[in-house]
Amino acid sequence: MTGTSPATADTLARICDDKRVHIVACKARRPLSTLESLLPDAAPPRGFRAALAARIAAGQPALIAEVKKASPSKGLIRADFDPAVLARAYEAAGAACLSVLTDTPYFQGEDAYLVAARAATALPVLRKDFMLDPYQVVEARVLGADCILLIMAALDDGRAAELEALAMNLGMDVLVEVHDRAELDRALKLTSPLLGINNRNLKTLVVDVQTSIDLAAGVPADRELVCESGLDGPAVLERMMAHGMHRFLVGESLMRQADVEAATRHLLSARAPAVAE
Ligand SMILES: O=C(O)c1ccccc1NCC(=O)[C@H](O)[C@H](O)COP(=O)(O)O
Repeated sequence: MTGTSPATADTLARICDDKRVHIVACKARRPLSTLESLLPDAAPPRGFRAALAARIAAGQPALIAEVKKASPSKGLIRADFDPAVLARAYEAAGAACLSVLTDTPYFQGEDAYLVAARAATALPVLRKDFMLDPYQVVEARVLGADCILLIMAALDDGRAAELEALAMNLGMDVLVEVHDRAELDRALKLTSPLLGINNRNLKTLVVDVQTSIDLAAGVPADRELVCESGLDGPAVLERMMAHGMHRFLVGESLMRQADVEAATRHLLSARAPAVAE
């Protein structure tokens, strides 16, 4: 176990309740029809899955590097926070993709951080937020997102399929996230191959990297696994690679380093162990 937090309340449920209120306010300020009229001017999608696949084909770990200022479990993570500077450091160090938190109340994120990080690099960008409504999917594309996150613990099957189809129709990739076997079974009914296993329980905020190892064993070979959360150095990446995981989503451990570029290079020095003959 790499982190704990008091399990006094269901954090994910709280975040989603507040997000629903936020979405109503966004729709009142800028109706969906207005948002849709902006789609033709959105930057063309950069291939998120393809960027990950290219790193793996080159024999490297494929890193989704997260631009994360704060979190519900840890509070403020990085005080000198400049999304463009951080994104450039990640790109220079060899990250395949970026993840940018856009939720404000819980992560001190901003939509503008996604726009700034994407403009500063050539990397594809995941909009890291709690996607509950088609409005947010259209908004993600208007902002320039190349991929969205669907958290199975926050969605019923019908809504997950609806949001996935909309995102794909808009040219984005979809990272479907699970934390347990029941969510994995539901996720496998969706079509996106990109499947994240979050080592963080979003209800209790407890992190345990064993979660990925346990769940990965039951994932069909046609899914592209992403190991998420609690990854704090090359040794843990190598442990995950030994279990067939080569895509990684990492935030806090990199955000806490003064030299983000050097820390990212060090993380990416991880290599898959040689397979015994
Ligand atoms: O990070 C949190 O505390 C958190 C709380 C509630 C919902 C989601 C949360 N984080 C999202 C993520 O899972 C991570 O930002 C991402 O996987 C990177 O994790 P880490 O490397 O541990 O920062």
